[in-house]
This record gives sequence, C-alpha cells and structure tokens, in this order.
Amino acid sequence: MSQLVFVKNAAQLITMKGHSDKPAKKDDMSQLNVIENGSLLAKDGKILAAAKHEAIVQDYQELIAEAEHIDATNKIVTPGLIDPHTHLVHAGTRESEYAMRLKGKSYMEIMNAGGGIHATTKATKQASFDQLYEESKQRLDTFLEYGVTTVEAKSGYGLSLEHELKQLEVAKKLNEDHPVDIVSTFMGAHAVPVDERDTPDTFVDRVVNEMIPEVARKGLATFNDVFCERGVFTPEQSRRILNAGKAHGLIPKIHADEIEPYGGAELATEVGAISADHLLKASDEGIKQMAERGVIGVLLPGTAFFLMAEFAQARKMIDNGVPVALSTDANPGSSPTLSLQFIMNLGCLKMGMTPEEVLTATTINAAHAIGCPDSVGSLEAGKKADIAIFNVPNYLMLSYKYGMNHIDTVVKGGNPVVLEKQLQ
Ligand SMILES: N=CN[C@@H](CCC(=O)O)C(=O)O
Ligand SMILES: [Zn+2]
Repeated sequence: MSQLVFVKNAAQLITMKGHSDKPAKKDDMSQLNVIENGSLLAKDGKILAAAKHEAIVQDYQELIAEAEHIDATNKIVTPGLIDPHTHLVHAGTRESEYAMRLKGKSYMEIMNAGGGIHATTKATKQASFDQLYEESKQRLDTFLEYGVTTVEAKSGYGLSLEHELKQLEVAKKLNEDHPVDIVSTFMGAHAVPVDERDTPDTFVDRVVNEMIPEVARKGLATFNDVFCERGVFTPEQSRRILNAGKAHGLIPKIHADEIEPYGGAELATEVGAISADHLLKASDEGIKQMAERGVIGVLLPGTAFFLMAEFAQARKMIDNGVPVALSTDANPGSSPTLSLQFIMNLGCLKMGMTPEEVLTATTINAAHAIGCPDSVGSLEAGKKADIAIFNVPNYLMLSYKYGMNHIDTVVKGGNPVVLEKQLQ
C-alpha cells in the first residue's frame, strides 16, 4: 500500500518553484513562489502536488481520503532546510578557546599554538568510530529538530588517511541510519598536522597521492575542499589539491578568504568550484569573477558572529549576481551552532539580506551548492517530500522573532519525523 501524507491549509506554502535548473541570483533570490492557503500531497516519499488547497482537494479526493493529514492552519510550510557546509563529524568541544578569544586571543593565534583545528584533530583521532558516530548523531538530531533535512558534512579532523576515512565512514553510516541526508566532502587539507614528519608540501603530497585517490576509490565523498588561508594552505597548494580531486571525480569546494584576502574567490573561479565558502574578505575582483562563472557563495555569518569578525558582503555579492547560500559551518571552533534559523536571522540583521533571500539561500540555492537541486530544495512534484512546517503565520516572523526554533513539524521523505512541537 502506498504511503500518503497530506499537509493542508498552510497560511503560506513556500514552494521555491522555478529555480531547480540553476541557482537563483539577483532579484530571482526574492521569488519564493508562495501559495496562500496551500496544501501538499506526498506519495511514497515524493511530492505529488503542491497547490492551492481547493485545487488539490478537487484533483486528489480519493488519495486524500487515505492520507495521513497534517494540519498547517496558521503555519508556514517550506522545503526542508539544507545546510551546505558543516563539520558534522568530530569529537569534543573547545569552550576554553572561546574563553581565550573573549580575552583577546585570535583564532589563528590559538591554532598556531597547537589548538584550534589541531585540538579537535587530536580528539577525533582518539575517538572510536562508535563515539564519533554517537556525538555526530546527536548533532544530526538537533539539525532535524530545527528543520534541516539535508546537510553537507566534511572530514578534516583526521589529517591522515586512516582517520579521514574514519570520519567519512561515520558520515556514510549516519546517512544510511538517520533521517537527515548527508552529502560528504573530503577535506584532508584542513590543516597541516602538527607532526614533524610533514612540511606543508610533503603533507600536500600525501593528500594528493595517498588520500584523494583512496577516498575517491571508496566512493566516500562527492566534493573536495581545502582551507586556503595564509598560514594554512597557499593558493598554489590549494590549486594542486583541488585539481587532484577533480582528476579523481571530486568536485572542488574551497574555504576562501575567511581571515584575510588571499585570492580564494579567484581560485574557486579558476578551478571551476561549485562553491566558495566564507568569503568574509573576498576581493571585489573575486566577487566579480564568481558572478561571471556562477560560483555559489556559501556564506557563514555564524562564523563571523562567533569570531567577532566583519561579516561577508552578502548585499554586494547578491547585487553583483553571485548566487548566495547560507550555512551554519557547524564546528567546535568557529561556529558551534546547529541552528540554521539563527543563521537566517544573522543573514538579515548582519549581512543586509532580505527575509526572502535568506529562505532561498537555505533551500534551493543550498541544494545547488551541494549538487542536489533535482531532488530537494523546493516543493515541486517529483522531489523528495522533505518539508519543514513552522509555527508562524507568515515567513517574516522567522526573521522577526529571532534566535528561536519555530519548527512545528518536519516531514522527511514523506515520514513525519518531528511532530507538533510547541513554539519555544
Ligand atoms: N576555517 C576552517 N575550518 C572551519 C573551522 C574549523 C575549526 O575551528 O575547528 C571553518 O570553516 O570555520
Ligand atoms: Zn568550514
């Protein structure tokens, strides 16, 4: 028997229809395709129809009679949110570094002294598969409770073949076991390990010759990422790593221009990256090139907020034609939040984005940034029935009542997985 779910009478059904072929940019980022008093019928995990309530009732009477009903009266319905940049799989926390930063130490000072990414690498290497799985699963549960149904997850706290594979295998198993879908990125080049055997260049050799081929052979990642930043990997080393990934079928992504302008946005364009992420200090030339080549800017305002740094110039990027997506950057050092709703708030309040643009940036543009716009990111017939129902009467409320979890119900692949939570 088929499984039928009927989400009915939404005050606003925000479909995001019409942006699945290419990411939305400029004014198109404001086209949400909202249906007032909308309903949605899903069958066997896929969306059958999303339209005005009366129209669906007329066309699908018999199926509706058999369906499980979810009442969305006075609520809004959006595609399940998508987080296109997380460091989901890691062990431990770094609250002592947070306290140090509050007293004036910088993120890079802490990392150069052996903390930062190195501290989480040490904890992640020591953690068993099961411990990593359990810690990461709890984060995924929270993502889901906040309306996120797909996340990208990077490795990068192993920094050796064995431990990078362990992180990616944990992500693979979680993808199999957990309702949230995971798209994996290999990020062996997250830092040069504090290990006397390696110089930066010999470590890059290992990433290129040892790790990338094995990750690709095992089919453990779709994307290949690098932390291109002064004191971490140079643009030349990053180019080498991203091109090596491409040769093995891994699509380039890049941590670009986070701490200082370093040519990361330009390199993303040159290597044909699907996205350049962070971009707090991206140059005007880099922004222009990204717009010309359609490289998605994945902006991470939680990181700027938490590092007390300047925010990326989202307004300038959007006005110049860069398709923008938003993400938590969830990680224990620079952005320990799991709330993509709060990131949307920061997009509006700190980066000059509109409530419409932040919805585009966390649904269909985020889907494009991780290569799955054909299956998720909008409420259109044929796509996965990944649905977020928020306990607010209109989408402006998501931005207006900031810092809260407005989720009421989450449907994943046609299954109600978070049910009727009270407004918190
Ligand atoms: N900047 C590089 N990597 C992460 C932070 C990782 C960490 O501090 O553990 C980021 O995207 O912000
Ligand atoms: Zn990151």
